[in-house]
Amino acid sequence: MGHTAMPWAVIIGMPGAGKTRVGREAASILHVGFTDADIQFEHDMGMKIPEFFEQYGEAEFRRAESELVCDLLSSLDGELLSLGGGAPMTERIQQELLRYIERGGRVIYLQADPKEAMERARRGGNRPMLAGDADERWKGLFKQRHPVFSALANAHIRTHGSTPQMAARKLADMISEKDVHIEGSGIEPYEVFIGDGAINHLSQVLGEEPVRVALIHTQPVQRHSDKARALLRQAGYQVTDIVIPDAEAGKTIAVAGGVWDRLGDAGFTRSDAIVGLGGGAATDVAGFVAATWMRGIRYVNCPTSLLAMVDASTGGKTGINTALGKNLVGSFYTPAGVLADMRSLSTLPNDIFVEGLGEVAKSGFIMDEKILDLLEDHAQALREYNAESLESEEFKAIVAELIERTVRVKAYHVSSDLKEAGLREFLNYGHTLGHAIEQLEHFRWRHGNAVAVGCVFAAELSYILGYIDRDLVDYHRSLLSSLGLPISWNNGSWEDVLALMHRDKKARGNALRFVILYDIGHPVHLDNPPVEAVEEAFRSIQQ
Ligand SMILES: NC(=O)c1ccc[n+]([C@@H]2O[C@H](COP(=O)([O-])OP(=O)(O)OC[C@H]3O[C@@H](n4cnc5c(N)ncnc54)[C@H](O)[C@@H]3O)[C@@H](O)[C@H]2O)c1
Ligand SMILES: O=C(O)C(=O)C[C@@H](O)[C@H](O)[C@H](O)COP(=O)(O)O
Repeated sequence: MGHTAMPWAVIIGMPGAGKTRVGREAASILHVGFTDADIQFEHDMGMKIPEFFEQYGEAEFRRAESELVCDLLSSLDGELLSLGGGAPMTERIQQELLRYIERGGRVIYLQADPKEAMERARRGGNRPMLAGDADERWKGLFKQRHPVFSALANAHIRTHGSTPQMAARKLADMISEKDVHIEGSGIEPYEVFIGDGAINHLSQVLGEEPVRVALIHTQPVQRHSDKARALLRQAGYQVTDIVIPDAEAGKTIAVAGGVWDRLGDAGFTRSDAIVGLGGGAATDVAGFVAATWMRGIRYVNCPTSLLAMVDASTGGKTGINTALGKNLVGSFYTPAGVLADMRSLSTLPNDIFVEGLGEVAKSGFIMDEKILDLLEDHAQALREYNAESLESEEFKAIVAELIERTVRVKAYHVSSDLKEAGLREFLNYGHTLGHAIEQLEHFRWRHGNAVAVGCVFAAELSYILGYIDRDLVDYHRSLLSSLGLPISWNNGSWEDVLALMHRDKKARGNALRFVILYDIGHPVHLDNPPVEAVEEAFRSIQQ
């Protein structure tokens, strides 16, 4: 299929929002071209817009503007395009913008502080739509246009209190981020935004209905929760800050109960919302509380660890542990959006980054061989990850691609099987033994590390039962260890492991159920295998 030209992003907004100034500056940060539809119009017509209005009237202006905008939408390639303030109110342009979004385009609604925008619009002068009392006209137009712009744009950006340079940086971040769309039966569609500054989508994703927002996070991510709190307050929400115990210590019924009490004290209603920010443990608890408070309120996940970005924050599995096992209580309850702000990875310790690679590799084994190639090609840089690593644009692009691809693997499985009736179980590759290891290690072993050993175990089981050859088992071991992940475990008895595997959520009655491989990208279900084969596979990871 040939390449179809389309602008990289289209900027819409009220008069004075800064579409031209901020848009041009963002284009220069991104090293791409910039076209302002109003300037282009004046150039093509050989006259200023007020003059055109005077000679031909508004209806003719809108008709000619539609022609031009439709033409720009199909001819500009990779550039930024900003539209005149009223252009998105024209039906034909709306249709074209929707088609552009369907083709993967991004329409960004640039929202400035109304006072600042009015002041700029007044200073800019000579705008036919603001003739007379400019401020009153601006307010009137805002009332009509804001709901239309909000619904039409698939990305919103608030520039309140930002300099044009800061606003341009935000805009450039938003334009260059990746976006995975998730939809399916029983799922209210949502987006996973991945990139620097993805957290700036918070108010867009939460929407205008919530009055109160509970920001649930752990202490080690304080710096990132401070940023989120500031954004929430700026957008006008009443914020309740809730710090929960870190990591698995937070995934308990006692902690969930404490959060329910806080929500009750603060008067949280069904239309209020939760933001879960942190590693996978924090987003699991936040989702669980959101699913259960008043039988379900809106929530947005802001994952800050690699593992939470690639896996835990998306797909709607929420849960807590019990004394008997991992994630034994929970629900399937999807978030309203996921904001994977890659800037938050800058504070992530090396061992927690590496742990996340366990889930990335798992996704490669079950579906996307390109993930395995990327891991293989960049194993050393990934294994040696540190705070400075993301300063390299090349390395950052690799991590972003790994996150996007892994989220796409997750999206594929959850979109047609939200409640894990079959297909979704493939995401559990490596988890049957992995969860048992975590439990027997009293959660001193990190989840991704346990999953890495679990993947080797599942590969061994696949080999023992004749599904794959030895080379693929060896490949599991060599790839995972090249990333700094563990490939063996020898700290528990077979009897204890077997008992815990029977409590795995895939088990049915007295029968064990595993996910094994037929080949790379071809996982299969394995029901009730001979227990000797399972034990043999277990023995092989003890060495
Ligand atoms: N719901 C799902 O679909 C799903 C999928 C995979 C994993 N999980 C769950 O996720 C959890 C594992 O997630 P995890 O690996 O993120 O562990 P985690 O949540 O325990 O986080 C690991 C540690 O890193 C810290 N941290 C997180 N982000 C940081 C940052 N940017 N800077 C500094 N410190 C940071 C955390 O506070 C914690 O101390 C497990 O409980 C697992 O069961 C859930
Ligand atoms: O989303 C899923 O489905 C998964 O199985 C993803 C797993 O990587 C994840 O660790 C999940 O939390 C495991 O769920 P569980 O149901 O086995 O507890």
